[in-house]
Amino acid sequence: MTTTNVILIVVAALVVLALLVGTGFLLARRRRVSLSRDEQRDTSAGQGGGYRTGGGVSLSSGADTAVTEHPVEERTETEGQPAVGDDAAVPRDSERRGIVDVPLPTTSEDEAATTDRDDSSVEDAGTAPETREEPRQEPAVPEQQTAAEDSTGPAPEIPRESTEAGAATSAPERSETGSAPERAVPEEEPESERAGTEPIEPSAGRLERLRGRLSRSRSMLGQGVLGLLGAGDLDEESWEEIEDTLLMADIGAATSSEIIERLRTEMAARAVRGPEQARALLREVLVEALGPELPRSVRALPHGDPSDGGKPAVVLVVGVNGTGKTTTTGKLARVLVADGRSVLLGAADTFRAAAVEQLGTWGERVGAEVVRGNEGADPASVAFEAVQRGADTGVDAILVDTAGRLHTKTGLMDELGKVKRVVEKRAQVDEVLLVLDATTGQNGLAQARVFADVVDVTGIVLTKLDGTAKGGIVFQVQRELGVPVKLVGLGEGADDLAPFEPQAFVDALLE
Ligand SMILES: Nc1nc2c(ncn2[C@@H]2O[C@H](COP(=O)(O)OP(=O)(O)OP(=O)(O)O)[C@@H](O)[C@H]2O)c(=O)[nH]1
Repeated sequence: MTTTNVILIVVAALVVLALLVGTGFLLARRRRVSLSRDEQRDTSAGQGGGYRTGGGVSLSSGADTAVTEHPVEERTETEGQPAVGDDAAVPRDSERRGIVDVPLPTTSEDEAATTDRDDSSVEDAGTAPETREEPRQEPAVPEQQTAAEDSTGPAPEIPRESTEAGAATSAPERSETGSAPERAVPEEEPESERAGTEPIEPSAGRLERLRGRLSRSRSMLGQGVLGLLGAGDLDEESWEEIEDTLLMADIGAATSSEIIERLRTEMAARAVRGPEQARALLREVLVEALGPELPRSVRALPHGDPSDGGKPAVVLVVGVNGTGKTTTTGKLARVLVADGRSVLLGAADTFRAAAVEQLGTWGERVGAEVVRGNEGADPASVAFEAVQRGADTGVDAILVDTAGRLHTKTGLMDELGKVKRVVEKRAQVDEVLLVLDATTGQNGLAQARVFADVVDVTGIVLTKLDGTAKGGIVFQVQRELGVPVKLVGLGEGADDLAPFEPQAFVDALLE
């Protein structure tokens, strides 16, 4: 072999080697897991109607998002569940704390009003207003107004004077029953200034910031399962223990079995060894069980520009009394106002004077007008009036706090169904948020089923997750109803409402 041939062979070998190294380098770069926060967010954007992990409460317009389908056939545990006519929930009429740990801007007028209301005890409330005993009628006026509107265009604007008079109403029929809604308009300051007086925490990253509030669920669910899983060499008894732990955290039998099956299969297939690998697998399986692809944006944005003929978004907040409906309505109003939106609140929970008063305070705090009914007023009438008023004044969103003080499912059907029906005569209902108290466990789930039968629930707000070790209810409630948990309540503070993010939630459980 000549020297030239040797040189040519060496050069060719070097060229091949250089090509191999170059290709290897490119492949390695492509496969590397990106830890950049922005890139991760981009991946999740586009899923779930614009919902972005860590991106705050995602808001969307009802027009943009398809209505959630409720895969009722996927319900797994239907035996022994409430049916029509059964009790919806144990009435919780006992006295509870209101908003106690939040500094509220009070005026002497407020104090006088509160004292007046406090003076009328629960017993008084039950007997005093005559109108409470009267059978409630479908409000005739809304129907007439709607019919008139259909033929002659928009309804005449409600005179401002009647608003300022407080108790006045444009509906004579309702005046007769004494149950006419009144509107509380914060007049002294412009809205923007009022809203500006109290800073609102950005909703972005709230779940991460409030993750400490999930400590009880973390000890039970996260640490409990991780401790067993990370130990390795799991026998049947260990798997049973894991399943028991999942059940105790209220994950539900069907979801628990599925999670165990996935874990067993994947642990064997991937030859998982050691606590870190076990944690990564558990995270993956739990996140998957939470349906990260479900649409979680709250449909509270208007249809077009309300100041230019667009329509406000209408959100109904439903749930059994005491679950945190009013608080959630107020917290959500803050989220919207922080997003630069104008809000009107409808206090259709007319069964408890304090609830109306409570929503009035939330309204004042964010500079939102509140349409309210006297105690015992027809909730449907108040809700209609709120929607009417919101449309007339061109707000971006109308949030209606409904009544849940109904003891039987039949009553609930009548009352809540009527509220929705009446509202729909005036506007499209974009979002029906069902508020559930996470501490009530299975009872909460039974309530959820009842409500889902009455109205098309489009999202769940799980409150008081800060006070329970049973955070697993999130899994169960989504699975049973086929409706996504959109928001979670993590405390009594005004901004303790966080967007529900499966990844951040599971991370908080496993940290
Ligand atoms: N710890 C905790 N408490 C909450 C949360 N959400 C609401 N609460 C409290 O639960 C109690 C009841 O809340 P409300 O908003 O009055 O409940 P509601 O469903 O409107 O009740 P009614 O007006 O009787 O129908 C209040 O003391 C709230 O401060 C939460 O996420 N965590």
